[in-house]
This record gives sequence, structure tokens and C-alpha cells, in this order.
Amino acid sequence: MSEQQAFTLELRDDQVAVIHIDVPGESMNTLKASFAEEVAGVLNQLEQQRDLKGVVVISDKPGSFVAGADISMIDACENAADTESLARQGQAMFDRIEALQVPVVAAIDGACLGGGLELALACHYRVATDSNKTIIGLPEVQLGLLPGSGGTQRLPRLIGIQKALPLILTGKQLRAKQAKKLGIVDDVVPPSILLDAAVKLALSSKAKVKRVRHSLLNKLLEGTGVGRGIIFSKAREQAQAKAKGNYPALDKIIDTIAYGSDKGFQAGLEYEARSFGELAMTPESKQLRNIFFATTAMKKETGAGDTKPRQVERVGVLGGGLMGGGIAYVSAAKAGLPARIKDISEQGIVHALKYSYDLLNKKVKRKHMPRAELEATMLRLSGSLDYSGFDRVDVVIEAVFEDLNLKQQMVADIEAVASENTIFATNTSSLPITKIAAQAQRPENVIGLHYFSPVDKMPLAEIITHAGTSDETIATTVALAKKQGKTPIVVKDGAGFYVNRILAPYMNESARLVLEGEPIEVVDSALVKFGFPVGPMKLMDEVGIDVAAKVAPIMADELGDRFRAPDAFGKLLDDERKGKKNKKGFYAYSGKKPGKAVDESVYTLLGISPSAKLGGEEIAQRTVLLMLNEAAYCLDEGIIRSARDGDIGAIFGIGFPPFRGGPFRYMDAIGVAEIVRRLQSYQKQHGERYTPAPLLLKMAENNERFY
Ligand SMILES: C[C@H](O)CC(=O)SCCNC(=O)CCNC(=O)[C@H](O)C(C)(C)COP(=O)(O)OP(=O)(O)OC[C@H]1O[C@@H](n2cnc3c(N)ncnc32)[C@H](O)[C@@H]1OP(=O)(O)O
Repeated sequence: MSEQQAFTLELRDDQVAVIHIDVPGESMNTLKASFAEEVAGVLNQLEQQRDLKGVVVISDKPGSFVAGADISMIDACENAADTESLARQGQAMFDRIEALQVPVVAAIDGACLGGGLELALACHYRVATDSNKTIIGLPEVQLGLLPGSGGTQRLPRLIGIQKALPLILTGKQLRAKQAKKLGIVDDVVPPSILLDAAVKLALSSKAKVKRVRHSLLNKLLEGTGVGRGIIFSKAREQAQAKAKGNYPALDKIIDTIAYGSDKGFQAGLEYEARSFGELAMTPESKQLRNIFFATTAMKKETGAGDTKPRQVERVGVLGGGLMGGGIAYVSAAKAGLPARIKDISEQGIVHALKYSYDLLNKKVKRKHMPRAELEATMLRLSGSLDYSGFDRVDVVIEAVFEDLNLKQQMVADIEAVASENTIFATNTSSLPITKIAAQAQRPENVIGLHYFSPVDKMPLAEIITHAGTSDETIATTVALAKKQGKTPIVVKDGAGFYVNRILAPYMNESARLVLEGEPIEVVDSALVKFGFPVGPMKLMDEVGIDVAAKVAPIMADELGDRFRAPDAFGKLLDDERKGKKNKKGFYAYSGKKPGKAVDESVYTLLGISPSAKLGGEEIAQRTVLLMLNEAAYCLDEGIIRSARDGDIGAIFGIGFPPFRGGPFRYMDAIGVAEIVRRLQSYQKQHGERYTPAPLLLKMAENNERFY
């Protein structure tokens, strides 16, 4: 065996051949075009082997079966023909595996994604381990692609079109047990017996690909052209409703599966490879791949250069409200750390504990988690009305209400009871970290750790440094946030930090458009069409109109008049209109579909007669340009460290359309000079808030890009 090979063959005494995959020098196995020759060599050997009884395909890297085709290799292709040929190469290799005359079993431990699952689907059987690292799926759609090496054809044939479609359209990753339930894997075993179980299956099975067995209803639906027509047209409708035409991969996926199910497997493969080539060249796929590269790079960063994080063994949480409950949950459930919650009332502690219990119990009910794990996680949570136990915590995360004196008092309390290394991380969303640290005896331990609500779902954490925060504090907080499942960006202290700062002018402008008479739902749908998950007025209801009203003047005082909110909050709040939380906002929260229709009475309250005058494009431009401009200010002022952090922060924190790559990638795509031109044109029409940021002017003049 040559040590340099990624694919090697072992012939066992029991006449089972094992294909070992181990890409040299890499932590994950991925499939590269350069492996073609060695795989062909392995297959040649197998095809000539006499008395062979079975084949097992297994990875020698624990925790990584195959994480798909190498995305950098796809990214390096210059035209659709090159990418198409990569897909064809994979197809041909997998066809040869499927055609072997003996049972072929994929033994899966770790990530089995994209091309990795396509390889496994070409095998006749699949055994997966019950390890937490085992994840199975076709995530190509998240890269703006479709499975290009047989996945669109083999998965529907294995489990049925109706089950395969949502998996391929969402890129959902399954645990082994879920995959077994859906019929994707045949058996689930502990990692220690994976190879034995796979060999046993190979020796006791027949070399044939299992196809879906239809119930009568399924036969009518999936087995007839008319039935399939119904399935596909429904899928198209749903995809369109969700993606608003912004994600070309969705339609292509449906077309490809439909084509293959009508014209046959081989024709389906041809269509698949062609579509893969075309999609890889779309700007949407390019941007989504950029996000993959950015987040992968961020996983390795400490946030403080070479400084190593300190070990965190225990966490303290101050405040058992919605945020505190969520923070305790991600600490105990995701990071696996004991979390001690302090609140001023027992009710607060009970609330926080129940918050975790409810989330965990939902997983248990859906059979995504064994009850024992729920119990073990709950044991890591404890509560107290005083600071008992806080002498042993390494990081305290404060989530009490937004009151500077209170927060300063908490810094002092923690300094009195905890060790001198204990970090005080505040989850404030509006108070300057510098002020919270102002009276601290150990300001180097004070840092901002801003989560987004709901904490268990939102992927971003802003880590905010003040001038005196130590590198060790930064690195330790970054490491903790990652353990809690977050993608952290390190930002500098300043009103609104980064995410809320770029959000504010965009929200203000949306409100201004409504006050000018644009109907609320027209403004919202323009921005949903642009690619945001919810429109700004709906978002205002979600965040709380009272919260927005409180933050707006703080931002304007700190950052200047371009942050001045339109004068409508007073009337809204006098009318007790706080948004979703008190069921009274821009939308109506009573009736059959709460939150779906606009509460028309808000127009009377604000003295407006709504009538749509501007197109969706104009609405999107007027609001989004202000967000882009503010993002440029943040980069220039060092609030964010890089355009990349600004892009990831906006995508993960606000839902800036991922297919546009984030504010900076979007500006690059349009051209900074054109952005400046548009801003200046609005500046003339609508006022100084559109004055281009100095950085943009400079870049436009020098014809520069962010990337
Ligand atoms: C033809 C086919 O249909 C087309 C395809 O298969 S397209 C590819 C589909 N696959 C994917 O999208 C999976 C992408 N990968 C992931 O989601 C995650 O890396 C993972 C869940 C596998 C592992 O996550 P995690 O444990 O946090 O490790 P992570 O740091 O991300 O990755 C470890 C290394 O593997 C690399 N890697 C993982 N999957 C990769 C891929 N598909 N291509 C290239 N590199 C990959 C990462 O870049 C990183 O490399 P580095 O250490 O040299 O920087």
C-alpha cells in the first residue's frame, strides 16, 4: 500500500475487499478529481478479483466518512463545462461501484455529505454509526448547487420522490437513526463494531440495489406521470413561495428529479451533470460558496491572534429571562458545561430551567434525543438567588435588563465573589461596554457577548471589546461562543455595535416609507423579495416597537442625525402598540392567522392613507443602501475587523440575503462607484442621511473593491 493514496484496497481472508478512504494530510475526506486514477485502479482490481464475496467502503479517519466533493475544486472551475465534467467523473465512478457483482456496503462514521452520500448511495447497502459526528445528507443546495453525482437520481429511487425532494431541497442533515427511519441506511451500530457489521452485511446479502416499495397511494402518485406532475408542481409552488425566485438551484433540483423520473436513470444523470455545471457558474452559488469558505476560516480563529483561550469549566448566568434562559441552554446543551443561573426571584430560575427542559423535551418527543441525555443536560443546570457557587465559575454572562447602574453593580459583585480570572461578559444590546467596565477593578476581564433572540436558534454572537479588554478574555469568550454553537465576530465597542447599527437606518427608512404612504405589506414584501427572511415592519413587531423606540434616540445621540428615527413612535406607544409581545403592532395578532395581515387601524392612528406608489425595487434600494452605507462606516471606524466579518455578521445576525454574499460582497458585485452614485442621487432627493460614507467615496475614486 502506498502511503500517499487516498483510496487503498485491502483483501481480507474472508474474501471481503475493503476500500479504505483516507485523504492524506487533511482532517476531512473530500473527493477530488485527482483521485480518479487511483479509484479506477482499485475498481479494476476489484472487477478482476475472483471469488470475491463482498466489498466494504470505509473511511480510516474517525468522524469523517466523506464530506462531499472538494468545494475549492468546484470553485476553481472556470466554466460550466469543467464543472459538468467533474460531476460526470463522479457519476462514472459511482456507476462502476454500483455495477459490482458482489454486495457493496458503505460503512459510515462521521460526515457523509454531498458526494460522500452519493458514493454511499451507489453502494448496495449502508451501515452508519450512532456517533454524534455521523451526519448524512445532500447539502449541495446550501451552496447553490444540486447533487451532481447521482444523488438526484438515486435518493428518490431509494426512498421515494416525496421523501427525497424535501431532503434535497433543504439540504437537511440527518442523524443515523433518522436516516434509517427514512430508509437511507440499513443499520445503525456503535462505532466499535462498524467494520464487523458492514462485513457481516456484505457476506449475508445479495448484490442488488434496493428500490423503494410503494404503497397503493404512493404507486398512484409516484408511479404515474400524472401523479408525479402533482408532486412536482406542488414542490415548485412551495419553493417559489419560499425563495421568491432568488435561488435557481431549487427549480433545477425539481426539474432534474422530474426529468429522471420521466425519462429514466441514465437520462436523469445527464440532466443532473449539465444542471450542476450551470448552477456552479451562477453568482448565487459563488456567493454561497464564499460563505462556506468564510465560516470555515472563522472556525479556526481565536479572535486574538496567537493568544490561547483559557479553559472554561463552568459558566454563570445572571438573569433567568428569555435571553438568560437561552444562554443557560446553549451552555449546558451545546457546550456541555455546568451553568449556574442567578436571578432575584425563584420564578426567574424556574423559568430558565423550564426553558431548557421544554427545548430538550421537544427533541426527546421527536426521538432526536434519548431521555437520558435530557436528564444529563438538566443536571448541568442549577439555580440560586445569591452568588453561591459563583466562586467557581470561569465566565459569567449577564442578561439582566438594560440598566447601566445595575450592570456596573453586577461587575462589582462578581469581582467580589469570583476568582480574579473570571470573565464578566455582558449581553447588553445597547449599553457601551466601556461604561459597563468603567468602575471595574479588573476591566481586562470585561467584554460584551451579544446573542440574538432566540438564543438557541440564531447562529451569530457579537463579541465586543472595549479598549482595556485583554486578549486572553477575547480568546476565551470566542472559544466559549463557538462551543455554544455560535459563529462569533469580534467587534469594537460603539452604539449598536455592528448588527444593530446597520439595521437601524434600514428600519428607520422602512418606517419613513410607510409614513410616506407605502402600504406596510408592500414594504415588507419588497424586502422579502430582496431576500430577507422577514420584512422590516414585521421585524419591528417581533423586536418590539417599544424597544426600537428606546434604542433609536441613543443611536442618534451617539452617531448623529442620520440615525434620527421618524417621529411616529410616540403615537404608537401612546396607543400601547408594542408589537407581537402585546399582540398589537403593525400587524393584527388576533383571528385565524395571527401576524399575517396588517392591522389597518395603524394607518388611522398615524394619519396615513396607504397607497403603493413606489415599486419593490425602489423600496429595497432606498432601505438597503442605508444599511450598506452604514456597514462601510463600521469597517472604516474599525467596528468590524474585516469586510468578511461584516458579511457574516449581517447574514447570520439579520438574515441579509445569503445569495448576495453580505453587504460588502453585494457592494462589490454592484461596484462601489455605482453604490456611491445611487446614494448621491438619493441624497439629492431625500436628504443628508444618504451622504456616502467617506470610505465609499475614497474607494469609488480609486476604483477599489472590498475583496
Ligand atoms: C458532486 C457533489 O454533489 C458536490 C458536492 O459534494 S458539494 C459539497 C457538499 N458537502 C458540503 O457542503 C459539506 C461541507 N462541509 C461541512 O459542512 C463541514 O465542513 C462538516 C460538517 C463536514 C465538518 O464541520 P467541522 O467538523 O466543523 O469541520 P470544518 O472545520 O468545517 O472542516 C474541516 C476541514 O474540512 C474541510 N472541508 C469539509 N468539507 C469540505 C468540502 N466539501 N470541500 C472542501 N473542504 C471541506 C474544511 O475546509 C476544513 O479544512 P481545513 O481544516 O483545511 O480548513
